[in-house]
Amino acid sequence: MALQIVAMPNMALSYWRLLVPLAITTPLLILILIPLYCHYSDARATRLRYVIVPNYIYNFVLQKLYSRIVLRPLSRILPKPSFISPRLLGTPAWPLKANHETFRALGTDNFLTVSPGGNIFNTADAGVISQILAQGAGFPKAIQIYKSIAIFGQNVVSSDGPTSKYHRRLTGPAFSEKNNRLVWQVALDQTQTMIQTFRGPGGEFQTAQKIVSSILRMSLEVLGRTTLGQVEWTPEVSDDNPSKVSPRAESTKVGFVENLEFFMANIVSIMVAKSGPWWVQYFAPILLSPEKLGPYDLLRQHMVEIIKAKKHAIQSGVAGTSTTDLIAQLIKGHDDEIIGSPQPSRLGDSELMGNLFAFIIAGHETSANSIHFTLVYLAMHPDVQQKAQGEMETVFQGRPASEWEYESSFPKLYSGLVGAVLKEALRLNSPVLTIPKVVSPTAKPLIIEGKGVRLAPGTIIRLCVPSVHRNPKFWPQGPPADSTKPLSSSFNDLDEFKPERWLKYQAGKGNSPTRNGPEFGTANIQNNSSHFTPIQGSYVPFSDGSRACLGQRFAQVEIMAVLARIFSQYSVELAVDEWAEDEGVLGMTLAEKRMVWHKAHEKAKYTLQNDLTCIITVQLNGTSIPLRFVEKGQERFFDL
Ligand code: HEM
Repeated sequence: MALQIVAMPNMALSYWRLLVPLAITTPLLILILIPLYCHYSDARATRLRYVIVPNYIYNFVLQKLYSRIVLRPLSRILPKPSFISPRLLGTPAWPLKANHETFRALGTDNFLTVSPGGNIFNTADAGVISQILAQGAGFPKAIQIYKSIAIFGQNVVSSDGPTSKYHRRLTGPAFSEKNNRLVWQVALDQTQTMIQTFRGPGGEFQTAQKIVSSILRMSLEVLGRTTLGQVEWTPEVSDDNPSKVSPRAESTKVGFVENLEFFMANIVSIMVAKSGPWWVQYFAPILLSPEKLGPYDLLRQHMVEIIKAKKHAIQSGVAGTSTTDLIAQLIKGHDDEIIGSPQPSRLGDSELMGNLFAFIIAGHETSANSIHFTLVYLAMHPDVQQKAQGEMETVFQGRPASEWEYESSFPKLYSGLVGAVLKEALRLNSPVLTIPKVVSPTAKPLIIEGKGVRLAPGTIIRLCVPSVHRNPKFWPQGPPADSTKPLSSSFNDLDEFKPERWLKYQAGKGNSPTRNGPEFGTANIQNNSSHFTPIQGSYVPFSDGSRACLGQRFAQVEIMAVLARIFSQYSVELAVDEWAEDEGVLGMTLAEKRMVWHKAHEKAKYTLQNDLTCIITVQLNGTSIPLRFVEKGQERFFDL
């Protein structure tokens, strides 16, 4: 009896000894090791190279926790990870940090990352990319990754199959040549307005510290006054024309642009809170401050008012339902009363709102960031800037901007050095980091490095844009500017901004032309054949195939107009305020100016290499490269 009394606690103890490890290892096995083993087996079956990484980058919530709890403390104590380390490859933005280096180090342009959450096929191979983009049904858009774009409702960007086809059919006609002409004119005007904001009280130019937010505002105005059908975000100017829609809601007090800025500043929290799993959505309002989530409700309120105002304008006959007016088209797709007959598939309320949001985001951040990087590159390369200015003088012959015709000016600019500048800036800093696709059960095997490879259905594919854009197999290249300090370890100039590479290597020398993206409205614009034509799949800033960017021509026209307006009258320089005062620069010798400019140039180069991030689009990570606009002829650093 006494023995029993002593043995019972011991037995309980040994149960615990068994239970505790079981309780730990069972979920570990079920959630981590078994799926990891299955994914590892799938990866081995492909005979492709693979790297096992600790986490699945497309599990947004776990990814955030992993980067906060594991990566951030680790990166403080461990040395910089190598280009093939699981620590780097477990982060979503690794192609931004590694460019083509990871592929080079692995000795292949195609590899898998294997994790408990799933496998990802990464490619920087033009041949594979073009196979994937050509097989729209076999490799559809990975819409599960776009949940965060659908926080106001399904839309053309976040949907697939018949839904996305319907959304594209409805919204595509808004991107017509008629609209491009308007984009050209509006962008010329808005650029001039933006430039004036960089002047000080005495009219002299000051350093543009927050240039990105000025460009974002300008780009939003261009989008609002063109494709969105005369939405003017700045309300004062719209009173003269009642057909214009100005979203200054009495109820919201904050202007649309300011609200969109708050929204974008808190976008990560908003997206986690609105598109995360149910338990995250449940706890988010408790854990996150109202300042973080408030902009979501305000933006919704604004969009409701924009739609209401447009409906009112249409019903009262002040505005038409022109095919070039995207909001009118969305309303038409939603509302029987306006079109008169029921549509076979109508947009729901949330889809109307979802599309408006998607177009606002897709249509201004991308262009604005491209304009910003293009200006930075031109400021860093005054020689290219001067040549581009010379070309503009030839095109415009001293005529005022009001006489620059879209039909004649745009093709000339786009086919010359100015077009090459944009193409090169998009090659280096494409706003879209990777294009995600998914393997469908009907996908045909891919021919990879000469062999047929069948990827497991459900595998996510990442077309790594910065990597293929720098893949030496597909691009004409020269030696790096400074072979002792090349930007990458590959000893070529593909990390450098050299627009002349588009002009030097003529089309047709062993290169097949790329297919063109948009389905609508680009027929009468000639793609100039004097530019180098990259082989299919090697240059994809706008993607390609059935899900290519709808706003490709819109963006090209807008950016050409912005560059033309700026550089026909002004120059852009790297600001040197950190090292010298304006008065000081005036009294400097050539050698002193060279020294100070070199410092600004080195800092800008460092920032472009190290301080980029991707939050929806590629942008600077909480830092800036200060620029200074100057009247043409007043440049301070062009004679170095
Ligand atoms: C330089 C500027 C731009 C770049 C580099 C760019 C790039 C891209 C890329 C790569 C995609 C495909 C994304 C994916 O499949 O994951 C895309 C899609 C899209 N873009 Fe753009 N874009 C730009 C400007 C614009 C503009 C100005 C608009 C509209 C005004 C626009 C509207 C769209 C839409 C609606 C889609 C979704 C198409 C679909 O899924 O069927 N984009 N863009």
